[in-house]
Amino acid sequence: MHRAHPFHSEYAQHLPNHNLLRVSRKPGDTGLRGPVPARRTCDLIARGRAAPAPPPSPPSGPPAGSPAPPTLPGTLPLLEDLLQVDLARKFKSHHRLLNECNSRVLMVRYLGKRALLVREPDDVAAVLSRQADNFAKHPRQQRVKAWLGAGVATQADPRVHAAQREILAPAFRADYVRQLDGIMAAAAARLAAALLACTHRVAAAGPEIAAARQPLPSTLPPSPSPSPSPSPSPSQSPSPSPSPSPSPSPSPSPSPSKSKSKSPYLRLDFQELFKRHSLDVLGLASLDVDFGLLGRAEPAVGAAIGSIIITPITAAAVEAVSYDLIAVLTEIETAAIWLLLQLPVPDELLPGYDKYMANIATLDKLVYGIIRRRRERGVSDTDRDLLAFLLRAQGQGQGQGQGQGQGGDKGGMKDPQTAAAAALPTHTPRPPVRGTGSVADSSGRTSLTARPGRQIAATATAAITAAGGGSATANASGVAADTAAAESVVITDKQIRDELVTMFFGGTDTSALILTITAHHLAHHPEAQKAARAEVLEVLGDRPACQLSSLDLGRLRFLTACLNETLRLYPALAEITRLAKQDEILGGCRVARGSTVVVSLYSMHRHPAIWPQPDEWLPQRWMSGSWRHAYWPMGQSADALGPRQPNAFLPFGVGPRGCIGRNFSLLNMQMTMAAMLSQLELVPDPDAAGSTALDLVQSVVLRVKGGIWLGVRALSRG
Ligand code: HEM
Repeated sequence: MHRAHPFHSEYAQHLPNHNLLRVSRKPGDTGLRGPVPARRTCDLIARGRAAPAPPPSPPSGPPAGSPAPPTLPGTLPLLEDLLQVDLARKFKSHHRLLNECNSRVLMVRYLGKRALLVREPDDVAAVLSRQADNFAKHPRQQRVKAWLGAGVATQADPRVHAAQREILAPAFRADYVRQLDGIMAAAAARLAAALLACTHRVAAAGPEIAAARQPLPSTLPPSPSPSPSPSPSPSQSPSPSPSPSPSPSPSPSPSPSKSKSKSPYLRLDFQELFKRHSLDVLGLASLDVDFGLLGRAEPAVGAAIGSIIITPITAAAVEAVSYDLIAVLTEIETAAIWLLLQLPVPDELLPGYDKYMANIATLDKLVYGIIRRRRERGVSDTDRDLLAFLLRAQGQGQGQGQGQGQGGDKGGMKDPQTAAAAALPTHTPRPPVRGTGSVADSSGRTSLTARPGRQIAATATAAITAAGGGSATANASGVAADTAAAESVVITDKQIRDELVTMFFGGTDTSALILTITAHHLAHHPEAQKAARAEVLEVLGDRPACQLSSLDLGRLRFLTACLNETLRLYPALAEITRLAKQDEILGGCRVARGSTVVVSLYSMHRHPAIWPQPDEWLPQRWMSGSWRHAYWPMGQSADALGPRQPNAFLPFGVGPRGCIGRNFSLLNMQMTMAAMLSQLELVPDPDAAGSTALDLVQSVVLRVKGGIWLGVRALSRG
């Protein structure tokens, strides 16, 4: 019986592994519309046979006879396949085209650009993992360098990437992340308590609140004091200011009849709520700062209720800022989409570019301020946040930590071996480290003076070798510029900034999307919500949610199944783009060097030949064997609904660039949902017209257009 954790990507391997079902078609029918020239038809696909797995070490060129990938017929001049896709929802169009064409891979062409769509588990594994060295991170990421810099997610040089990853990875290891459970449980309990307090205020205010409903402003006024009273009264709430820009969601019209007939509820855009919560958690657990962003979330129940008031958690509050960090990040991402489109237009002429740069300057100021203050506070060997980790690696935190009995040189300069070893907490085995000298760097973009950084040579990464005489110099990005001679990562303040901003981006919208959509489905499937809650309450016993520990999470099987099912249907990174570094074979077709390859996780997760009822949210498909338990006795189980092929579930990617924050985000999502379910009931938006469809659009990460509005109310016991 399979005992793997249900979140493991490998889990799918252990589910009933029936033979791959293939969509039936007539012999010779490629599924492509219109006549397809024979030379364009993927021969193996046309005959309905699985293509052989690509060889482990591909030849330098495609073997003679490998066909070119199939393309769509009827292409228009210039526009080519452009009219076949919805640009805002490309991931959906690609999935539809792959289904319609019934081919294993498909080449789409827009305005002279070519992209090979890939979704078969074997091809996905080849691109992301098995032959990862032959598929580079797509250079389009360079276009957003001002934002993400040379953080681990955008680093194109595989050797520098490996070194960066090696420095960061221990902070994201499962055993290390598990120790953040107290922080995450406290943050989750804080969220639930804040919502509960709001629902009580709604109940106290009575039905008249319906008349005062207001939309959520896109940019909110600064939150009140960072240390609000634990039991706020309505008079403490700041009066909501009018929205300075159009609301992201339609304003609900008051419906007094509904508010009279139902018990009071709080109506919220959960996407916005969970975005704020996810960034708060990241701040608390990774930076030891409390952004207090929930304090700015405004429930759409009217002036009488005000913003969600939060109680502070024991972490340094960020100094008062006059802007809303979430709005700043959202605006950066919105402008970045234009840059990532790779249009042949100078950056400055793209929409929102000036604002993009101004917002990046604001973000930089905040992040450098956090780094500076953290250094001033000192970093001890036992501090577990990511920032402490990076500062220890830089070799500067130690000097500050003297007062805490950790030793360290007065000037913050250490020999590199000590500096790198110091990055690891004391209980972790210390890897051997080779130093290559120190390089000073200053980003020049902030008033901060960057202190001398350290080059921490990769420790166990064979790819990073001492380049004889190749002296790496730090460029503006803080990473060794000479990639050929790159032998080390320079841990400068700029590099720390880049890694932190990368985490802000990678760790917020992704987790928020999964939490939001899971809440949506639980609200619309009351029986599933009941089952998940019963499980949570049994695991908690008489403990409050803030005492949930990582040890409890293995018992939250149904809740985990719900999150898994959301991760399957809505992988936050719906598509992953790579560039073929050499001629390759994928899906039995030849792929020329320099081709763009788009791995569609979205399409693999909804592959009709792999997943029964592929578009349905059915958490029970994750409950096989011993996982089936009393809370969900009804319906079909994994035996009927599980995947028909192994490795078809990869929401966090796989291989050397797979998600580094997976353990972090899983812990956070489980803690958050458990705390919410233990005290609150989720109900469909009582003001919605009854439609449950989610309009997902492709930002950098998927997002639901207009947000997800749901009702929430205090759980009535008994
Ligand atoms: C539900 C939550 C999440 C999902 C679905 C998700 C998904 C992914 C995927 C698919 C990749 C691979 C991208 C590629 O191959 O190019 C990735 C990479 C990454 N993720 Fe996540 N992620 C999540 C949460 C997080 C969190 C919480 C963090 C940070 C705290 C994070 C940080 C990163 C970073 C830094 C990378 C780049 C890794 C590298 O290139 O080495 N992610 N994520």
